[in-house]
Amino acid sequence: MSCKLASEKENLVEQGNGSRSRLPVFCTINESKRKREDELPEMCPHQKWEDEGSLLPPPSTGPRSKKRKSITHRGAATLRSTSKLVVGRQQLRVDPKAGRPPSSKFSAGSRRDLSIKTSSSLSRPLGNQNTMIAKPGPLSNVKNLVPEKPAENEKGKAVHSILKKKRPGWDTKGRLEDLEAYIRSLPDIGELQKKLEVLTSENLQLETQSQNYSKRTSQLECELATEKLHHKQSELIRNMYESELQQVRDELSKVRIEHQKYQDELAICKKKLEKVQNEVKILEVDKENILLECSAKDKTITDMKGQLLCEESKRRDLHEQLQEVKGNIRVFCRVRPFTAGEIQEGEDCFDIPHIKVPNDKCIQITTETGSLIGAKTAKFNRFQFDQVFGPLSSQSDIFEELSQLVQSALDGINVCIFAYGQTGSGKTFTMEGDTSASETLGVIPRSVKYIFQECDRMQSLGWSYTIQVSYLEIYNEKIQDLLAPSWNTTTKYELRHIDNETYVTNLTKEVIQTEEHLLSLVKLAQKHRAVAETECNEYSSRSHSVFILKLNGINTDLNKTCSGILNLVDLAGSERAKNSGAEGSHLTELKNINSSLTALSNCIMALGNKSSKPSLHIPFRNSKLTHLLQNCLGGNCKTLMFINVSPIQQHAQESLNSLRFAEKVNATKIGLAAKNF
Ligand SMILES: Nc1ncnc2c1ncn2[C@@H]1O[C@H](COP(=O)(O)OP(=O)(O)OP(=O)(O)O)[C@@H](O)[C@H]1O
Repeated sequence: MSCKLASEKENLVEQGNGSRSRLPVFCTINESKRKREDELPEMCPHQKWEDEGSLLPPPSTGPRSKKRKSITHRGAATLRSTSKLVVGRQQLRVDPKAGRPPSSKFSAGSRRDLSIKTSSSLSRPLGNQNTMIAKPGPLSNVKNLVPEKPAENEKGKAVHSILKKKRPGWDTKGRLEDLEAYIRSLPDIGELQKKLEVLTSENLQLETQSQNYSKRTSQLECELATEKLHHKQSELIRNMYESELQQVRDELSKVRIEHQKYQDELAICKKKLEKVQNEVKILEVDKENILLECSAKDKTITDMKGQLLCEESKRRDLHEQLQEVKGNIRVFCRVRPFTAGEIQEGEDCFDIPHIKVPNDKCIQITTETGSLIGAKTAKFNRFQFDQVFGPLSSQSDIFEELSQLVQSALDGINVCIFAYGQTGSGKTFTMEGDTSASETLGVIPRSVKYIFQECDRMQSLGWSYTIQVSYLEIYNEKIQDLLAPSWNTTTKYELRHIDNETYVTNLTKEVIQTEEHLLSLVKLAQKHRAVAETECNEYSSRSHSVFILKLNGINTDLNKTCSGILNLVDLAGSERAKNSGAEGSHLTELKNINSSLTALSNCIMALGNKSSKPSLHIPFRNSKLTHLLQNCLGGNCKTLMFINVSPIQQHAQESLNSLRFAEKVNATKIGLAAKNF
C-alpha cells in the first residue's frame, strides 16, 4: 500500500530578486513495495525502485536510505526560474504547471535516474524529497512557475489515476506506459522556458527596482534619521524654550502680583497724600492766621516790653526807696543752734536758756552779774535790729531777706554783707554754708544762684551780664588769693586805686558761667584754707575772707550799662584779746583782727556822721579790710552787718560785745545809695 509521507515540508526557494519562497514538497512512496524491495535480494536499489515503477525514492532510513539519498541528491531539485527534468541522460525542460516535459516521449537510459535540477548557479539541495511541487510565493510570477496539484488539472488527474494503478512488477510495458502518460501530462517545457525568461527579465527589473528602492530606502532612512535628529533637536529646543517660557510666565505672574501690590499701596499712598495735602492746605491757612496773630502779638509784645521797661525802672526806683527807708546800713542778728557736740543726749539743740528771741527784731541775752553781797543777779540785755533770726531759722529764711540786697547789686549798687561774731558763732555757716546739701547752702552760693536766675529774667528785658569772681583772705593784714591755682604765701597782693576804684594786684578773677563753676571755686578756696590751717592753727578763724562778685550788665536796647559789686565778708573771730588769754603769735593775730574790726567800726561811724559833717575824713586805710572795701562802704553803697551769736553760755559776754558793736552800726545812718550808671 502506498502512503503519502506527510511530506508537506516546506522548502525555501530563492527567487530572482533574492527573496525566498517556501515551496511544499510532496513525497509519495509505496510502502508495500518498499517492503518488498527490502525483501528483494541483491538488487540494485535503483533497479528495484525503478522496477517498481516509482519515480520517487523512499524516505531515507538506515544504510539503504543513504544510497537513496545519494540518488536523491543527484536528482535533487531546486526550483528556480528555470527547471530541468533529467530522465536518464536526457534533460527535459519541465513546465511545472503542466507537470510534463515538452515532448511526450523520452528514452530511459540503462540507468534510469530521475532528477530535477535547477540552474547550477543557484541550485541548492532541497533535502531528500523525491518529488517537489513549488507552491505560490509572494510574487505572482513565481506562482505561475509552481505547478498546481496534480489532482487539480485533468492531465494530473489522469497521471494520478495511472500512478495509482497497481502494476505488477513484471508489467514493464504497463509501467512504461504509465510513465509516458505521466510525462505527457507534464506541462509544455517551451512555454515554461518562455515564462521563465519573462520572469527572469521581470526579476532583473525587479532586482534593479529593488536596488533603487533599497538606495532610496537607505536615502530616505538617512533623511528620516536626519529629520528625526532635527525633530529631536527641535523638540529639545522647544522643551528648553518652553521651560524658559514657563519660568518667564512664572516671573511675569509674580511681577504682576507685585505690581498689583504696589499699585494698591500707591493708591493708599495717593489717598494719604491727598489727605496730607488737604491738611497742609488747612495748616497753611492756619499758619497765615497764626502769622497774622504773631505779628499782632509781636506788636503787643513790643508795646508790653516798653511798658515792662518802664515798670522795671519804676521797680528799681521803688526798690531804692525801700532800701532807703530800711537804711543803707542794716544789721541782722542770727543765733545758731547747739551742735551735736555741745549738748547732752536728749537735750534740745534749739533750746538756748540764756538767749531769747521775743520777736523778729529783738534779741535778749541774760547774763549774771555779781552783787556786793555775793548774790548773782540776772541781767536781761535786749537789742533791737533790723531782723533777728533765732536758732530755728533756716538758710533760706536768711537769704529771703538778703536777696533784695543782691538785687541791688544787679541794679548797679555796691553792696557789702558782713558776718561779724566770735569764733564758732556761725559766720562761715551763714556765708558759705554746708555745700553738701542744697538746704544748707549759705549766702554765697544762694546769691550766685539768684544772680543767674535774675540774669535770665533780665535777658528778656535786653540785659546781659558778666559775672566775675574773686575770693581772698586777709590774715595778719596780709592778702591771700583763695582762687590761685596753688596755695602760696610768696605772691604779693597789693591794694591799688585806679579811677576811684580799688583793686588787688595779682588777684585771680574768674568769669563764671554756671553755678557749678562757682561751687567748684568755693571748694578750691576751702582746700586752700585747709592747707593754711595746717601751717597756722585756726587760720580761718583768724582771717577775714572776702568773696567779691562783680556784676556788669549791658542793655543794647536801652543803650545802658550798669556795674555793681557784691562783697560777702566772713570776718575773723571777734574775741577780745584780754579775755582770750592769748599770747605770742596768737595775740598778734587777735590784735590785727581787733584793729581791723575797730577800723571797720570807725569807718561806719564816720560814714554815719559824714552827712552832717561832709568834710569828715573816713579812715578807710587804717586796715586792709576797710581799704579794700572803701568803695563799697559809704554813701553810694549798701551795707548789711550779720551779727552771729553763739548759743554757748560761756560765750555770752563775747556775744554781748558783738551785739553792742552791732547796735552802734545799726544806729548809723549813711547817706543815699548811688547807682553806678
Ligand atoms: N545756723 C546754724 N545751724 C546749725 N549749725 C550751725 C549754724 N551756724 C553754725 N553752725 C555750726 O556751728 C559750728 C561753728 O560754725 P562756724 O564755723 O560757721 O563758725 P564761725 O563763726 O565761722 O567760726 P570761725 O570764726 O572759727 O570760722 C559749725 O559746726 C557749724 O556747722
